[in-house]
Amino acid sequence: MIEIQQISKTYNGKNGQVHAVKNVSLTIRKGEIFGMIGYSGAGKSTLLRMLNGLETPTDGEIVIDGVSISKSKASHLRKERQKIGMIFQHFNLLWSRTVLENILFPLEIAGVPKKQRVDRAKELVRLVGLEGRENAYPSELSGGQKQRVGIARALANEPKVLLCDEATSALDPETTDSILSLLTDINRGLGITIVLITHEMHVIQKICQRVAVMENGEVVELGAVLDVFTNPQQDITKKFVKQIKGSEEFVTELTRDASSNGNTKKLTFTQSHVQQPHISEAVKLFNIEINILNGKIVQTSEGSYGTLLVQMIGKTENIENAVSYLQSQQVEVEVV
Ligand SMILES: Nc1ncnc2c1ncn2[C@@H]1O[C@H](COP(=O)(O)OP(=O)(O)OP(=O)(O)O)[C@@H](O)[C@H]1O
Repeated sequence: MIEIQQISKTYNGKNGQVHAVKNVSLTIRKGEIFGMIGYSGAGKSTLLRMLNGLETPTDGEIVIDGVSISKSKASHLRKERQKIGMIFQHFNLLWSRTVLENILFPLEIAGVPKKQRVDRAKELVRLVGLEGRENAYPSELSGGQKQRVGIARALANEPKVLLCDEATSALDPETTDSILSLLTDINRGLGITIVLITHEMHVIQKICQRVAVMENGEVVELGAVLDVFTNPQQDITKKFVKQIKGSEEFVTELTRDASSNGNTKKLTFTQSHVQQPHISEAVKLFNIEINILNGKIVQTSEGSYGTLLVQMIGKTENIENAVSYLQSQQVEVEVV
């Protein structure tokens, strides 16, 4: 669906050249929700802006649905851009226009006849859950409602791709969740491919199927969200995963206390295994006791995974058998 082929972008800044994006190659699949995460300055916005032709790459090519965005002529690009909607952290609404008028705007630009565009705008108001607020001005709306207008406006011309630039970064956690749910509904219901950039791992965790981690203009890690969460490779990825899993220091402290009694183990569960009662089975089968010292189960759009720090008490042989049993059930067991 989206082919990013050896894309680079270099700016001529005041203090010399800035290599904002360096030789990035990625394929984003049709219908997926793809996340790009990185700290400020990693090059996420530049990459996203190249996807809809707002920036031209210094090198490389971007092909969306078989059409080269990076090499299209201006007139052609304008048409292609209608297939790509975009939403922003600060909404970018027209403040002198009402909700309905904001949504009508891209339809006016696309030359859609009046009756048709009003019908379409009303349908979009319903889709994003803003019925009754059609005549409100942006200044009268909450942050979440403003982003709903942004989403409706971005969907007006029935795009195939929706780009989200830190779309929930200005919102509180509850509103963030409701906007992320709306994006998931749109992805599933309308089959729109979503590409989002963020510096918040819970956004990736909540709705993305795959993630690219960016650092210094490069993609340093790429994979299915569940794989990246359970087995992060790069230091930066480990830091992002920690945002979700909580403080390792706390676990370390608990481990130190517990390990004086021996037999402290870290159990890592992935996907469906989390739901199954492996621990109580191990207790029953091998006549041991298991104390849970610490743990966290995380839900992702692809399934759940989690880690439990446990202390196993019982005869050494029984503990060894219980460990083998857990391993045979695809639970990773690490001695700490
Ligand atoms: N128009 C520009 N001119 C010069 N340098 C730029 C320009 N736009 C971005 N940069 C630089 O390119 C690098 C990447 O910026 P970019 O905005 O893409 O990062 P980001 O990961 O999106 O971070 P943020 O979330 O802070 O925007 C930064 O060093 C930035 O200063």
